[in-house]
Amino acid sequence: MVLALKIQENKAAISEDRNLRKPPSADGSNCSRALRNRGGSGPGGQAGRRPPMVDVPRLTSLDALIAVKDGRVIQKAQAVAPPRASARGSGNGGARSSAPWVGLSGQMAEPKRVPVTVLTGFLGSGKTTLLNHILSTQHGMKFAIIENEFGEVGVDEKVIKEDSEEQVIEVMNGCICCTVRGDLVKVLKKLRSKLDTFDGVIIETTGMADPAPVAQTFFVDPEVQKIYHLDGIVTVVDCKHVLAHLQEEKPEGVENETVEQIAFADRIILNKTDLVDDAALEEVVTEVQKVNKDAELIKAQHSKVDPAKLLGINAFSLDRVLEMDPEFMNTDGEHQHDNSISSISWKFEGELNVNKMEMWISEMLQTKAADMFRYKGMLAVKGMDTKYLFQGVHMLFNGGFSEEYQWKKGETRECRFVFIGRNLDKALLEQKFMECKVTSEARFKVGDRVEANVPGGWKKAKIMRVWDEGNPYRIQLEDGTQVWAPDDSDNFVRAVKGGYCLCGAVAVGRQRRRLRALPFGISVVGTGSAAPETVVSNDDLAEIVETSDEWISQRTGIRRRHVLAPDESLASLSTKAASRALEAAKMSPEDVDLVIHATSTPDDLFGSGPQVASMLGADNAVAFDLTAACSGHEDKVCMAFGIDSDQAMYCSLMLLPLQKRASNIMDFGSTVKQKTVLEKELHCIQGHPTRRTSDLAPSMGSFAFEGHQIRDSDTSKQHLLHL
Ligand SMILES: Nc1nc2c(ncn2[C@@H]2O[C@H](COP(=O)(O)OP(=O)(O)OP(=O)(O)O)[C@@H](O)[C@H]2O)c(=O)[nH]1
Repeated sequence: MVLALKIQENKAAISEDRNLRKPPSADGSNCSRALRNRGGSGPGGQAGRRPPMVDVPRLTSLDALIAVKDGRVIQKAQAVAPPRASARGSGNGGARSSAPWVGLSGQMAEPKRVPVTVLTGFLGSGKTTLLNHILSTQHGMKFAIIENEFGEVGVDEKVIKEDSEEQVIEVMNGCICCTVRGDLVKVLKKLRSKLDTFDGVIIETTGMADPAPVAQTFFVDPEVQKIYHLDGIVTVVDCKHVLAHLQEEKPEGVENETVEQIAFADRIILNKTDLVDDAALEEVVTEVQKVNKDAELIKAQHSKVDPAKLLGINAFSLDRVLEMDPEFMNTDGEHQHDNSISSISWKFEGELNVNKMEMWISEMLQTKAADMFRYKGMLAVKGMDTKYLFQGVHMLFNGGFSEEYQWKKGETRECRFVFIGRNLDKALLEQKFMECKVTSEARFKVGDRVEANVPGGWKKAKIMRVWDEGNPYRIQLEDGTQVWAPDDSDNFVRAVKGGYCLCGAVAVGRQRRRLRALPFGISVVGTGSAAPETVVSNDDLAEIVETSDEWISQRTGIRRRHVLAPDESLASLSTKAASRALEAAKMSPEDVDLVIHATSTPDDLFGSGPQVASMLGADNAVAFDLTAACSGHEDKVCMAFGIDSDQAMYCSLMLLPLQKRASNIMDFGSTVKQKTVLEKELHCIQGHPTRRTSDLAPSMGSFAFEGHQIRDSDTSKQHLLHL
């Protein structure tokens, strides 16, 4: 019963205060108490130590609203305003530790409570840049940083200068003004145990945050209020984009964050003045002052502002805020964000190709820049020890490797990325982002001959380095020029259309079927064949020897045979077939890398491969013979692919002249009857102007092959063995 009554009292106090429109001005009494409290560690106070926290209830109009301890109202509403500016500047405490912020502005602030600065401003305006500037400025102070990001994955926490590790950094993901506002109180309380280790707290809000609820936190929670005081709200404005955001029409009941951020500011940094001309800057000043005429405006580039102008200024004025927003203290008040604006973020362990990502972003911005409020990432780029920081605001984006951000030994390389914008297509963005991840080995290795797509068309080149300066390849053109390939794709670098020339043996029936089942990545791109024009039929033979077409064909199936002319050879026939295969593949002989001439009937004992290569004009090719009777064909295919797979990379054309049956001599020489035929045929041949058995005239078949990325040599070989 008693408790209920007390609560009612408290509620009454709240409603009483809600009716307040403008609390009376400060009477100064609090200020003098504040100065007294600092006495022990004022000028001449002990350096390096914070003054002891004196638990003296300090009542403001707001204290009175919530001053309930252990369920007991200890103060009813009193219209006592917080200390005003008049209380400031009454002397420097001397030593840095004598009072928070002293040493920055030279002004005295609240002695026993830790000052808090809320750093706000729309997405991409330059808040983190400012924070880093503050942290890297020599002022001898230490801060607890509360970093708040919209999405689940944060980037800013990674961007805060690494040399500022002595700072206490707390990260809150979610919107600080709504979803994680309760967490802010928890974080602030948690920091209590470390109060001695820092001189102030800086809260960087998300660019979508309304600073009012954040500021409210310092007046509605008694414990927080006892430890901290809100020193000021600093709003960073992006001069390039602020007008568009100020003028944006929002749906009914939805607040315009940019307006809120400017309205509640105690200091407004007009940042990015380098991106606007004088007239535009003038317009920005006019429009900003329409929203907030009280806050001091500071023009800046890259947020370079003297920290003394921003910290320890004791500038937050509850009077002004309540005058502007009588509902400021209404903790039940809901504010509504624009639901069409959302955030999407990812992180993955691994590395990406940053060129690919930049190309994708550039392309996307052609149509979506207006809706892309903010995108940023901290990326592990393949082949780089330095972290890559990527930043974008609408159409403007940049990124680079910074010596400041190194991957430390043992640190997990990961990529994190955030998009904030209107009507985001989350699935598409994620898909595109993930496509930038490097998931496979480079297709080429150092020394491989390739073709590079450079201005002027495809040029012959050689791989000099793999994953060099964040690029898949460094390539040297034939004229000595070196270029980088931004992506490991056929759009930029492809295999030389060179390959193997395989000559000889038989490719009929079963073997042809097997050829269709070539290993992954290899395809026949051209075939060619050739046969001597001179034809000797069985009837022709019958005129020379005692035989007949019926007799021969019944026993051998042969009705006619092609015979080489005196000026022809196996090599010339192979060359003819090979040229036709190249023609079909639209390749030139210089593109051929290797000629394997496989036949059991070479022009001479030592083979004709080099001769074929020479006659073909395959001047870049190595050539040799592979002689294994009629199975030479299979061997040469295996050999070619085997070489290929051993090299782990193959992207070229393979030219494969195949010899049809050289004659039936070898195939049918074992039976008596056939021996008779053989003898007759031999006799016939011997009577023919050509002199050698090889002149029996094979017809030639040629296949041109093109292959890509045969990596797994075992698998390739298995395939090949089945050929
Ligand atoms: N041209 C130019 N670029 C700036 C300036 N200040 C900051 N930037 C760039 O603007 C981008 C955004 O800066 P941040 O400091 O990350 O902005 P932010 O307000 O922290 O962004 P959010 O955390 O997403 O809200 C970065 O690429 C900065 O380098 C400036 O004065 N001029």
